[in-house]
Amino acid sequence: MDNSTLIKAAIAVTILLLITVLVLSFYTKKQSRNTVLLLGICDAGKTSLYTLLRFGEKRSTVSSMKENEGQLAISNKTFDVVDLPGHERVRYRYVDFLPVAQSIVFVIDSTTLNKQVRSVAEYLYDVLAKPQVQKNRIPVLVVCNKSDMITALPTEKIRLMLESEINRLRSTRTARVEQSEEDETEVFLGYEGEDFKFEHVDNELEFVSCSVENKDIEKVQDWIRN
Ligand SMILES: Nc1nc2c(ncn2[C@@H]2O[C@H](COP(=O)(O)OP(=O)(O)OP(=O)(O)O)[C@@H](O)[C@H]2O)c(=O)[nH]1
Ligand SMILES: [Mg+2]
Repeated sequence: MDNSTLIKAAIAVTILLLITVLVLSFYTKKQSRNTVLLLGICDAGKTSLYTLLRFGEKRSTVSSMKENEGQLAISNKTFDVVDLPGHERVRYRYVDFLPVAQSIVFVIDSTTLNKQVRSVAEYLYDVLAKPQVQKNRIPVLVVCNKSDMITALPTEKIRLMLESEINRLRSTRTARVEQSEEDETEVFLGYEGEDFKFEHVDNELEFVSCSVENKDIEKVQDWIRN
């Protein structure tokens, strides 16, 4: 074989390799970000919402210790959906699913937020400040569930309560981050020197109310679909 044949063969092999890599990366990218994560503390209504989204019906639930996974069809589009348990010992395992997360639906019980604002804010803070959530600009929908109850707080009030709680948490958490800066585990949320506001977060972030009990989840379905 002369030199020019060798060069031609090398070029052909390189081009083939490049095409394979491109096709594979396109395919895996498309495949890998198709999952909607349902997060939130215990009793928020994640499994109830998951069941209603997937099967169009309400079923009685027990507190989850393991995630539920399945497919969801909303007007001709299919999504993978994962309902993660809210128990405090396992709720942070959601990070394992971030590589495949297309969006995050963060569920809150609007009737108990007065008592639980600290744990809800801690969890939401953790999610929003994750470098992977920030880098990939994963959209987050905060769902204020149980709006059928007379004791449910209005969405705007919930937003303000969480803003001020996250603001409080931020000062303590930032101090902790500065101690261990080399392994960046969380990003600073919002603007330095300014009170925290959800609008300071770069991700698409929205609040809606819903009631799984009354099968009133249209806003959630619309958001997931778009
Ligand atoms: N009134 C009312 N109750 C609801 C609603 N959605 C869920 N619930 C009730 O809230 C309780 C908790 O619901 P789950 O779906 O099991 O809560 P979860 O978020 O999956 O809780 P964990 O699995 O412990 O993390 C159940 O008794 C549900 O029937 C709602 O829209 N309105
Ligand atoms: Mg559950």
